Amino acid sequence: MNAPYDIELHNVSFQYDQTIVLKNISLQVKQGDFLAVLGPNGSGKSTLLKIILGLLKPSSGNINLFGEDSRNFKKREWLGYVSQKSNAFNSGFPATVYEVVASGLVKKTGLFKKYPKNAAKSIEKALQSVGMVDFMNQSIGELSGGQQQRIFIARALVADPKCLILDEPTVGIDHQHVQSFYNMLAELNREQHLTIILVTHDVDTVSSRISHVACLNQTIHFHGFKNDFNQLSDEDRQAWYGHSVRKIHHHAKSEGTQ
Ligand SMILES: Nc1ncnc2c1ncn2[C@@H]1O[C@H](COP(=O)(O)OP(=O)(O)OP(=O)(O)O)[C@@H](O)[C@H]1O
Repeated sequence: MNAPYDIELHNVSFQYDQTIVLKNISLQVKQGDFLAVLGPNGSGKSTLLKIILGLLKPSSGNINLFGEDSRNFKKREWLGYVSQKSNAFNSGFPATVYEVVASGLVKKTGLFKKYPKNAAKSIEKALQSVGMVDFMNQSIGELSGGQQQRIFIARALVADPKCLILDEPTVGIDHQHVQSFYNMLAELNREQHLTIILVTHDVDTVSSRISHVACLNQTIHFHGFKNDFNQLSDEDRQAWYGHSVRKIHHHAKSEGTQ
């Protein structure tokens, strides 16, 4: 049976000690959605991702993953995660690209188990998906921030996730490579039907690739189709954030493909 949603949150709240970070969050993500989560610094975006991933437990509320209560959900490898600043390896770090991607197989096989027979093929396929197959034997630390970020996506892909969760993946990527990075994500979403949840501040750049927007600032202020987000008044957006949030412009489609 097909699960109706990949991810479903009902009235989820979360607090660190006395500080309320998330309040009554309800959110659904369908298979194949490409959701951008927007919000000012400290609005709870990373916390929300960690709750979906099961890294933090909600103070109240329910989470369903692929139609199952998250407390009973075993297939954690279905959720691929690239955390903030995962691309901060220095040049001396002693691991090759191949080894870093291979480490993603642990999620599927468990620690200290043998890699599956087709491991080399899976690693190559994952590197192909992110356009990095030629870098297989290079040291991870020699790559640029953007290239490292692609390798971390390959590391998530090698476990065959159904949903990829990315926390500000373009931090540390130089401007000219941000476009091609988002093109790669759009291709994964379109061609491999991978659901993508992306926390980002690059509203304009990412606009032509996403299907949905969620605006978060402790609570969800908007969740819906990108086009409906664009219909909202400037005042509405400003009121939620305390500062202006740009509209998503469609001209981003015609920007370079670098
Ligand atoms: N381990 C922690 N202990 C206590 N408070 C925390 C902890 N981690 C985060 N917070 C607080 O929770 C709130 C939400 O943090 P979170 O990192 O989820 O926000 P964010 O929207 O991802 O921010 P940014 O855009 O800066 O990454 C912030 O006020 C932060 O200070």
